[in-house]
Amino acid sequence: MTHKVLVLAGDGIGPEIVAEARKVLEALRRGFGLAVELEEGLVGGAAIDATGTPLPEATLRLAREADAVLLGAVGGPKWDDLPSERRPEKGLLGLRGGLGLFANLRPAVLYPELAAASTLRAEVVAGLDMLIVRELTGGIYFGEPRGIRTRPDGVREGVNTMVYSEPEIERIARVAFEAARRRGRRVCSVDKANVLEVSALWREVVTRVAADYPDVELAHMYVDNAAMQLVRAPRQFDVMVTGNLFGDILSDCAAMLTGSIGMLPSASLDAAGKGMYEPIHGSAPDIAGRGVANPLATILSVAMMLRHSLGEGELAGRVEAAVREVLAAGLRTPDIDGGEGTRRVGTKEMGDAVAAALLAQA
Ligand SMILES: NC(=O)C1=CN([C@@H]2O[C@H](COP(=O)(O)OP(=O)(O)OC[C@H]3O[C@@H](n4cnc5c(N)ncnc54)[C@H](O)[C@@H]3O)[C@@H](O)[C@H]2O)C=CC1
Ligand SMILES: CC(C)CC(=O)C(=O)O
Ligand SMILES: [Mg+2]
Repeated sequence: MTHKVLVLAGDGIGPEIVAEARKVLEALRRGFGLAVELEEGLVGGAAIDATGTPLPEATLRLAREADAVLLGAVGGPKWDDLPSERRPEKGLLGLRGGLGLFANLRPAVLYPELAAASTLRAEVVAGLDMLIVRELTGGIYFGEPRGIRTRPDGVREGVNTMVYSEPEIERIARVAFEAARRRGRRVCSVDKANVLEVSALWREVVTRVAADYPDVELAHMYVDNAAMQLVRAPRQFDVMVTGNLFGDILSDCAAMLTGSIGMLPSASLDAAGKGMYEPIHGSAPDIAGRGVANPLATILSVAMMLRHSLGEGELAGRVEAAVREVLAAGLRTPDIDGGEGTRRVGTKEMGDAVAAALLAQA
């Protein structure tokens, strides 16, 4: 069966890193007979420029028809002054919401070769292997009411609403507990239940769901403490489950434990396992067009796509092994600069090296 993948390169470094991910898919096709058909679509600023909207109907339709979506990143200064409904980021949110991709898996794994690239001491991050399960289609990014309004006294105010229903909390909690069963059997639920009612309900529901998983240990942590604990002693975490906003922030923080935000992939899944795959970082306008962006987060997102949506777990393992191999060989984009024994490469050279390592396995 031929797998249909929709590729949405997006903006900034998006097209650069996605080009390298495509090389990896091509290597899998040539070396291992992966039957994959790629279709291209527009999202974000690129879609605004071409069609006037960040998420054209055609893109959503192609995404629904595909077996999986591979996305680069969206956004950039060119579109920053647009009203929020027409910004590139709305295209991404529209895809996540429109496809029902409520479960965002963000694994933060330290490759031993990158211990020196982390800003934390090697002994603090050595062996780090945690999974952030972020709720992706609810919470404050989607809640109503929202907007900027003018009060009767003429003062303007900005409003967003953090809202979670019991079913929304329950289904993401189940994803976290199921994932924990396949790993270290520990879940830490992160909230702000000491202040927010939405978090009090979150905590209550997660605790109730935990009763169905007696073999998994549950802990709760306030989000401010979680941010601190992530940099103090990150290996205490196995699976962390949290809402949309907290997960967005904490996963950027966790990324840096692994050496660079350019290393963290993600899978965004619906109830049936259909998914969209993207690096956790953004469009990095500060380095776009310079050929220096790290493509590994996107390449590792391809591995997640193979495993979670395409039923190609063995090939996923091969991609991850190829990434480990190029890191062991000392190749480093500037964000993971490793000093002695390493060689600085650009985006293309890194992608070529991973593709070559894959073909060498064939
Ligand atoms: N999923 C998405 O498409 C996301 C889009 N954005 C958008 O991206 C734009 C830039 O946002 P920022 O806050 O600057 O976040 P960002 O993640 O794009 O960049 C933050 C910093 O990390 C660096 N960086 C990111 N990815 C890298 C990579 N692969 N290799 C090397 N360095 C990398 C950047 O150069 C920058 O210094 C904004 O328009 C924002 O809305 C932000 C986050 C996620
Ligand atoms: C740009 C936002 C819509 C998303 C974001 O920062 C993320 O998903 O990590
Ligand atoms: Mg983010």
